Amino acid sequence: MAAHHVPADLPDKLPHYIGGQFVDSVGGETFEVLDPVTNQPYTLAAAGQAADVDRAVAAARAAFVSGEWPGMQARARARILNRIADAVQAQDKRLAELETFDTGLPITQALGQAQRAAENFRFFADLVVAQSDEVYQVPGRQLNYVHRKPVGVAGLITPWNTPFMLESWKLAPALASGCTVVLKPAEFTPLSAGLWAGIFREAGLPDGVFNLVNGIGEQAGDALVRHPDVPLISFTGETTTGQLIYRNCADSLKAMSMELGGKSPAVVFADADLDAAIDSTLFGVFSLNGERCTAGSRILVQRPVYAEFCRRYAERAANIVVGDPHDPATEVGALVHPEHYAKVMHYVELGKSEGRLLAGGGRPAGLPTGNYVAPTVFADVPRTARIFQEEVFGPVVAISPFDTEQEALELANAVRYGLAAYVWTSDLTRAHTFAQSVQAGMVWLNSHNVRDLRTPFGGVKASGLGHEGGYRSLDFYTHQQAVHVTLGEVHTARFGTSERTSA
Ligand SMILES: NC(=O)C1=CN([C@@H]2O[C@H](COP(=O)(O)OP(=O)(O)OC[C@H]3O[C@@H](n4cnc5c(N)ncnc54)[C@H](O)[C@@H]3O)[C@@H](O)[C@H]2O)C=CC1
Ligand SMILES: O=C(O)/C=C/C=C(\O)C(=O)O
Repeated sequence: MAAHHVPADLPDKLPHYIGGQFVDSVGGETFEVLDPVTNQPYTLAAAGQAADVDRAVAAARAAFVSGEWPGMQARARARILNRIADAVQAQDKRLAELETFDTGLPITQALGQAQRAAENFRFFADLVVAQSDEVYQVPGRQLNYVHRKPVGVAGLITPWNTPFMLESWKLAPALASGCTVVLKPAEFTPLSAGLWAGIFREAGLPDGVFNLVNGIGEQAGDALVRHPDVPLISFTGETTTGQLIYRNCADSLKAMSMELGGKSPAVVFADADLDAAIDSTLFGVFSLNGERCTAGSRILVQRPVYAEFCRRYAERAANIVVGDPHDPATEVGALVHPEHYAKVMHYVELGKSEGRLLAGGGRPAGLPTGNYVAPTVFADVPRTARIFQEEVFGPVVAISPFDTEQEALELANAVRYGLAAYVWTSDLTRAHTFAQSVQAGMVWLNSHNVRDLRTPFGGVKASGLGHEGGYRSLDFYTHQQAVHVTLGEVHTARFGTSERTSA
C-alpha cells in the first residue's frame, strides 16, 4: 500500500478571520483536528467562544453599516464574485487535496466538489445581475414596486460532509445579495474554510464583509445563533441540531433556512432500465462515502426484478474500491471522524439483525487504521427497521421489495424525512404521478442527483425548512420592501371609508 499522503505546508494552527485579520480566540482556546486516515491530530483550530463571535459580528456589522458592499452596484459585486470563482478554479487541485486530507473523501470526488464551489460563485454572480423586481402599475393612479435590501449580517453554519462546497452554497448568494457574513464551519473539518480569506481578499472583497469563527457547535455556533445583531441564520446539518437552533432563534425571531437530514428512497419499478438504475443507485449512496444528505439510502424494488436487482447490486457494491482517499482509484475513502465511524458501525451491526446482509458488513480487509467501512448492503429490510427509518450518513443501504405502486408510495413516505426521491421506470405517466405524490423536496426521474442551480434545493418534513437555490436564495438574503407611489391625484383617506386596493 502506498504511504499515506500528507499535503505540504499544512498550517500548524487554524485561527479565526475577523475584520480582515487572522486572530486567535480571545481566551486562547483551541481544539484538535484529526486526520481521518490515521485519526491522529494534525493541527489545532481556534475554539471560538461568545467573545470571538461578538468580535466577528461587530466587524461584519461595521462593514455592513459602512455601506460599501451592500451599496455596491450588482455588476460590481458580480465582478468580485467571478474573480472568486476564478481563484477557486485556479486552485481546485490544492483545494481537493486539502479537503480530501481533512474529510477522507475520495480525491476525484473532492475535485468535483471544488469545481462546484467555483460554479456556485459564477452562478450567483450571473443571477444577481440578471435579477429584476416586480413593478405593478395602475395607469394614472399608482405605481407599486418592490425594493430589495440585504438583511445585514448573515450567520452561516455548515456541516463537514463536503465543507468547502457547502460553504460556497451559502457564501455566494449571501455576498451576491449584499450581506456581510460570519461563517461557522464544522469542527470536524475546518481546514479549507481558512482559504476563503485569501481568495476573498485577492478578489477585492472589502475587509469585514467575510468573517470566519472556528469552533464547536454548542459554543461558537450557539453564540452566533443567539446574537442579537445577526438577523438571519442559514444552517445545514442534522435535524436534531436544526430543531435546537430553531428554538434558540425564537427570542430574536431570526429568518432561518434549514437544510437537514434525509433518508431518501430510490424506487425501482420492474419496467426500469435496470443497468442505469443499478449504476445510479450505487452512486446515490456510495459517492461522497455515503456522507451525503441526498443519499438514496433506501432502495425500494418491485418484486419481479427484486432478486436480480439485489444480486447484481451486491456484486457491484462488493467490488467498490475502498482505500486511501488520496489514491485516484479510490471510490470510498475514510469516514470523517472516529465518532462518526462508531455511529455508522453501530448501524452496520444493527442491520445484521434487521435485514439480510448481502455485501460489506464491517471494516474492509487490509486497512488497519482509519475510519474505513466496506460498502454495506442489506436486503429484505422491513419498514419498522431502524436502518430503514434513520439516517446513517455512511456507505450503508437498505433494500426492500414492493408489489404495487401504492405500496411503493407508502414505503417511500413512511419515514420522518423528505429530502430527495429517485424514481426509475419507463412509464412516464407513472413517473410523474409518483413524483407529485412522494413527500420529498426534490425528485429525480430516471436520474441520479444531477443539480440545476436554478431550481429549489431543500426538503420537507424533518428534512428542512425553506428552500434555497436560484432566486429563492436571493430572496432569503434580502428584505423585500413594498413601496407604493401615488401618481396624479393624491389619494385621501377618510375615517369610516373601507380599505382600498388599487388594482
Ligand atoms: N439538507 C442538506 O442540504 C444537507 C444536510 N446535511 C446534513 O448534515 C448532517 C451532517 O452534518 P453534521 O456536521 O454532523 O451536522 P451537525 O448538525 O452536527 O453540525 C452542523 C453544524 O452545526 C454546528 N452546530 C452544532 N450544534 C450547534 C448548536 N447548538 N448551535 C449552533 N450550531 C451548532 C456544528 O458545529 C456544525 O458547524 C447530516 O444529518 C446531513 O444529512 C448535510 C449536507 C447537506
Ligand atoms: O448540491 C447541493 O447544493 C448540495 C448538495 C449536498 C450534498 O452533496 C449532499 O450532502 O447531498
